[in-house]
Amino acid sequence: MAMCSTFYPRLSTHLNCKSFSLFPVKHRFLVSIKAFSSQTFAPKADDLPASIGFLGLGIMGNPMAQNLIKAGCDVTVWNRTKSKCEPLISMNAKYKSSPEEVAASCDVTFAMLADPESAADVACGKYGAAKGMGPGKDYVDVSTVDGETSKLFCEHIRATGAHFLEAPVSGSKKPAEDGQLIFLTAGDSVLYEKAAPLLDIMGKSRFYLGEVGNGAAMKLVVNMVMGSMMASFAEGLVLSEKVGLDPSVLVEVISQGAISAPMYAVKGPSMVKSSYPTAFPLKHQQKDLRLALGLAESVSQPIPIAAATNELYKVAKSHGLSDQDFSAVIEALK
Ligand SMILES: NC(=O)C1=CN([C@@H]2O[C@H](COP(=O)(O)OP(=O)(O)OC[C@H]3O[C@@H](n4cnc5c(N)ncnc54)[C@H](OP(=O)(O)O)[C@@H]3O)[C@@H](O)[C@H]2O)C=CC1
Ligand SMILES: O=CCCC(=O)O
Repeated sequence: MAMCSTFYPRLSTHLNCKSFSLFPVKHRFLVSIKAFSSQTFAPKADDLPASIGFLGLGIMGNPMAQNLIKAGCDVTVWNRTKSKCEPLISMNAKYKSSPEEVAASCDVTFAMLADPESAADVACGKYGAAKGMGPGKDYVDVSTVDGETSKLFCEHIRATGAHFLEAPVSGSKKPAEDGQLIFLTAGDSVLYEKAAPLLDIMGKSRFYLGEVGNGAAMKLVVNMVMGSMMASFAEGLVLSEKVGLDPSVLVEVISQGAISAPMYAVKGPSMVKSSYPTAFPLKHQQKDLRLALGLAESVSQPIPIAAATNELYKVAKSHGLSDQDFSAVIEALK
């Protein structure tokens, strides 16, 4: 499909229609791309829900919520560490002191949490969003979790009479800042349509993949591939240097050939300098590999490359690199 680049966020797509199904696959899906959408971007105020909640203001949640505010949305925020709400409050966001209160005061609530455990606590815990949900309300979880966890959220949220959409994102810090994320959604199709104007503020394309669990699975497969690509690239850089080559030249050679990838072009130069400014924390990449291994286990699919890659990220974590960018995995090889 050659369409969505995380690292070249403004790369245009080759698709020329708004919404269609592709080749026959087990699950038919829809894709909608901002650049070709019949709706003009910058949605009209009437298209937007009256009030939007945002839970989890880390590397991703913060710029995503900022983009909603910049687009004129009425946003209410919560984050475990309150200080991360300050930039949003200074942009006129409202603040509530629990996920429950945010959900109770908003039409639609987005959640962008670190992992299945934190996302579960925020959605279904003691002061979790589900406590504030009810008929007419919507919950959109954009965190990267496994499908089973997502199904659990769905049950909890639906039990209150509210609607649930799973919508993890491809794309990192810069695409989040630029409103160029790729949403991998599944769940309530009416909510998908209703949330579309908001997803289009934060992203450049959105896929609707059917039943809850499919968005999570797609996200985990993508990140499994990405984690292995990065580990293999790191091995190449280290080996090239060991045999007396200039790793910067390797980056250039790769950039001109069939295995070129925006990720290598963006991360390579800083990896050569042993610098890993965090866009995607290494601990989250290892979490995604762990969850992808669970997904593969559930269908007895061997994924030996991902299994070995996961071990390497675990070594990197044991060297204290959890909060560095995932490209710091190269340090585990040195
Ligand atoms: N960074 C990236 O490039 C991308 C990340 N993702 C995924 O998005 C999600 C968020 O990533 P990112 O923003 O980078 O991560 P961060 O680590 O920057 O942010 C994590 C967020 O989760 C909150 N959190 C963590 N533990 C708890 C807890 N026990 N209870 C309540 N809140 C908690 C943090 O709160 P606090 O501030 O208090 O720590 C913070 O708001 C992850 O699932 C990640 O895999 C998806 C695409 C790209
Ligand atoms: O989950 C993180 C993905 C990062 C990216 O797509 O660049």
